[in-house]
Amino acid sequence: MFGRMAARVRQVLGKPGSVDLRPYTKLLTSIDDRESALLELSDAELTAKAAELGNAELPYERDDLVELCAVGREAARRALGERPFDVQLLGVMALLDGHVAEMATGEGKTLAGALAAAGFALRGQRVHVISVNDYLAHRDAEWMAPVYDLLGVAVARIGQESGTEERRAAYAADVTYASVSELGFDVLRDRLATDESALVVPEPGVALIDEADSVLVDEARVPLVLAGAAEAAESDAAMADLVRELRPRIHYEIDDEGRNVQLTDAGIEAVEERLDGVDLYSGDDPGVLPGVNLALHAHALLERDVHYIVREGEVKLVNESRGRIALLQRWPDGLQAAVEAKEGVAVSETGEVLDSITVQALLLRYPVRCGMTGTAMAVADQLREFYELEVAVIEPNKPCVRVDEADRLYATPEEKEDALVAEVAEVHTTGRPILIGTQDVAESERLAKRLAAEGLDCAVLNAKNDAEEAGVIAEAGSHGAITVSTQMAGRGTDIRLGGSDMADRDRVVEAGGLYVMGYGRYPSSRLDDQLRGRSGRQGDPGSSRFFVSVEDDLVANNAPESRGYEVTAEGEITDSAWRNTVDHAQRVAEGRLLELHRNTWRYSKLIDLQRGVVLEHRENVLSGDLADRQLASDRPERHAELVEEVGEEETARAARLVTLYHLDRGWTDHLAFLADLREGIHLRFLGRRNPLDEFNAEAAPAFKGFLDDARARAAEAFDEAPVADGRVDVAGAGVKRPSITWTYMVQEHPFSTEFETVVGRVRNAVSGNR
Ligand SMILES: Nc1ncnc2c1ncn2[C@@H]1O[C@H](COP(=O)(O)OP(=O)(O)OP(=O)(O)O)[C@@H](O)[C@H]1O
Repeated sequence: MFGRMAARVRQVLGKPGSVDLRPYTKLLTSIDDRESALLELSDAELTAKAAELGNAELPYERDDLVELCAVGREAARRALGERPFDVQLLGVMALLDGHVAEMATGEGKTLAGALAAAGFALRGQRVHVISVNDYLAHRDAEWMAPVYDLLGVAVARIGQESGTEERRAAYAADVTYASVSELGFDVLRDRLATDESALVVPEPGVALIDEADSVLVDEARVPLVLAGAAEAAESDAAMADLVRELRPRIHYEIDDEGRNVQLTDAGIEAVEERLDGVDLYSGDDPGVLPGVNLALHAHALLERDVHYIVREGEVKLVNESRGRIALLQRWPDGLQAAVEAKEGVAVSETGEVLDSITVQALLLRYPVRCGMTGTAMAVADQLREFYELEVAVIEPNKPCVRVDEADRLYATPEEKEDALVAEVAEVHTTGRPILIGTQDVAESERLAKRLAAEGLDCAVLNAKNDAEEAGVIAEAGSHGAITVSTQMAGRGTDIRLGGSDMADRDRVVEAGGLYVMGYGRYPSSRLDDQLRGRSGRQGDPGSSRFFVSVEDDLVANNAPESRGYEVTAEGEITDSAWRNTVDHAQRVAEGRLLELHRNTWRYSKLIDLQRGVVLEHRENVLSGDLADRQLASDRPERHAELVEEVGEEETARAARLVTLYHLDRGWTDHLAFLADLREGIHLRFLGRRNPLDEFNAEAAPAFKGFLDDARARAAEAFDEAPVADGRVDVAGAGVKRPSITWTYMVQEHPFSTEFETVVGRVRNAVSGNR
């Protein structure tokens, strides 16, 4: 009796630490009551009803919120033939209040997000619906377009291939769908604009983030980088040969997580000897130590076919977690050349970092943020700490009946694999579809080969394109299907039982629904849940089970204390204490990731402040006559001379270009200085003082006088600028903007080795200023 009572209280109040849904639930009846009247309206009348909601400001008052949900529901019913469930409307209301709505897989987040986006847009907000990749942005914008149409809201989308005009037009729509990286790269490219009319991204309004935990937490630290071409890098084949001779643990040490590599004393000695007695740390040959570090990083931390592949004589990066190959991406300069030297392929053009922005900083630009995901509660604290977001847990439309079985635990990876393959073989005979989640691409491929050798054909989601993958995953629920995939975030496609057309549904339901198997636990329970969540959508039957070995990296690195165990003949560990050890290892890994997140954030704070100063100044130069006024005051004679010769307008143009150039040049140099500083601090202070304090102590004074210096250099350039054909020749005054720019994403780790492993993605090289 008491138990049932407690359960009811919990149901009403929702999960502890989550948003109270009662104010929303109360409105559901009123929303239903509006339905019959709205059914009578013509499409045009429905659109007019939506427009009426635009007569007030945010937030929505009770009656307007009821009306918005009712009109939205009717629009979706007409446009898609899908009448939004109550739980979807609860999601809409939570989003409009600026929360992260936790809704399970297959609950229809895309539609809930679209109705919320329309709700914001009707109240005059500019909304960016942010997805994890281009494919989803494209798909969702097209899919939801008829709903937006009926609501009188203009929708557009941006993809990697979009040109400048197309982007500008898409940003002018009420609601714009784009991937987080495209948005970030546009913001970065705008920072190079030399004319106001070249700007593309408008003032940020509302960010509605799909897969919110992936974007806001997993990718938060990832800086999006804009680089520009400088001189071509030199191939350092000799250095690559040198480090090839070094032995792990004797000459260098790799940290537990494979993020850093460092020479040991024996390594330093060996390198110095090979380089004819150079003293690596004396500072006499400043280029040598970074060269060795880069070559060693390329040699010891970056593994061919895991981090990159070599195809057609080129090194191509692989996004580790998602297993995609990127088209035109590269490591930060230096490291790319080092990997190319390691592989003996031609060295490509190098570049310098012009500016960067972390995903977190990008999203914090938006005054209003909200999002949706299947797995938010596990990171509720981080969402609050970093983004001031609360989680609203929305129960599923139909209760989830998936059975999550206890892990099967083995001594060695070989025994784990044997057991998993045996289980696949057995279950496959029943026709039950199987989805296997792996840690990375290499693992997927190895496993697929093994399965094929056993006569078990499977589809592998790897380095193909997102659209193709969506097609494959959509069929993962077919009778007898076996699908192998890396992490599930961003796959974004519903797995329907019996295939995408559900033709075979009954047979698959009979067999037990989708069976999800994990080939090892992920570094966070949230990633495990994302995989499990692929099964059991909308009340479907299904189950999940993870296969774990105590030698898996997760366990070995995070719970290293060894303890005895007993195994069965198949190598299975049945000791329940070991199960706790696996959970413990995962919690330790989660804690480490959080610390890394915090650390990166603290570290980037000062740089962000400095960047803010530069950008504000830049904005004033770009949109006003600040540069002209400054030069008229710093070089009155030269200024008057030029006005006389080429006129006021042309003089002002030249002043602007010269000033912007020196601001940007100064910032690029400052960023390079900060990168060096960070590296230097890592080497000098490792383990002795707090590197963050040390970094801040040196980075702050280095920025002092930044704007004055840029102004002084601009004045000098102004002096020297030649005049030709009635125009000031700014190039003649040394203004040389990068002829080519490109963008990429890096996984950064402050105070580690010079460059971190890149989880880069494809980005287009853009010529000229844009
Ligand atoms: N109210 C509804 N009635 C019927 N079908 C619906 C409704 N809402 C959504 N759907 C369907 O449910 C499926 C899943 O929707 P959607 O892909 O948006 O789910 P999701 O919550 O985003 O899941 P994921 O976690 O996989 O991204 C789609 O095929 C969609 O057409």
